[in-house]
Amino acid sequence: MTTGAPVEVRNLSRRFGEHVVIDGLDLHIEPGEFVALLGASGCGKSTLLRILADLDRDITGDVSVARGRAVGFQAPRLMPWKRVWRNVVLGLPGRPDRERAEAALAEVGLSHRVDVWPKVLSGGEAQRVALARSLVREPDLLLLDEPFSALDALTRLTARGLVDELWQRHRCAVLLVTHDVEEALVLADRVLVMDRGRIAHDARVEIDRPRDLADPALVAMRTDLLARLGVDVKEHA
Ligand SMILES: Nc1ncnc2c1ncn2[C@@H]1O[C@H](COP(=O)(O)OP(=O)(O)OP(=O)(O)O)[C@@H](O)[C@H]1O
Repeated sequence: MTTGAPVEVRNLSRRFGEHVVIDGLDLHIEPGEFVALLGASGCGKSTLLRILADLDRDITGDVSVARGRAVGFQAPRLMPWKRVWRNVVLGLPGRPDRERAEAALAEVGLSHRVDVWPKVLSGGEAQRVALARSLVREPDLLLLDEPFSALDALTRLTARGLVDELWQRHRCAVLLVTHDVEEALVLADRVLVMDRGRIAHDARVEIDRPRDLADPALVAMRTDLLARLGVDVKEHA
């Protein structure tokens, strides 16, 4: 199936034995669109991302994904025996291009970390190196599986701001899996909720950026999304 959209999924199913995790799921993502995916733990978000990343082909249904895609996971997975800049261009065809790595590292604010070993990086820095590694591939689609979840609250806010900034500049399509409703509402054009193996809810966030979480329209969306996720909103007010 070729449609030109970064993601076009129809009637996708994935089961593990008797356990049907994805059950006739449809998903369309436009070029340059930022989509956040929420859902209860174990509902199949990571499974969907792995399928879109072509790491899992044991499926039924139609899946079409942009050829230029990059994947960022919760753990950055840097090679400890390669310096930071070599990690950034690892796997690209041709000779390792230091200049390209330096440019990508500058974009994520890590010009001073070009030559260090991954082990000296903080968690937030490692995550930014992983982001640089994704960007250097100039992807049409960036798949992010809870990239900020292991970071402390402050670093998380900085990383979130950086993703926002990079997305505004590069305008690749993004599918971000997150547990954080506010993160989804600050960053995304559309927020999806996955339930029982499908996209159960698809909400467009028609609010200008940068977004203020105190904006009444965002507060209302937050309340609605939390309710859909089964969270008691009064307890989280
Ligand atoms: N390789 C596997 N073998 C068997 N079951 C699996 C496998 N991978 C995932 N599952 C099951 O599929 C379901 C969905 O898992 P998945 O990791 O996609 O959920 P998730 O929504 O990403 O969860 P979380 O938010 O907790 O990360 C779970 O019940 C999980 O146990």
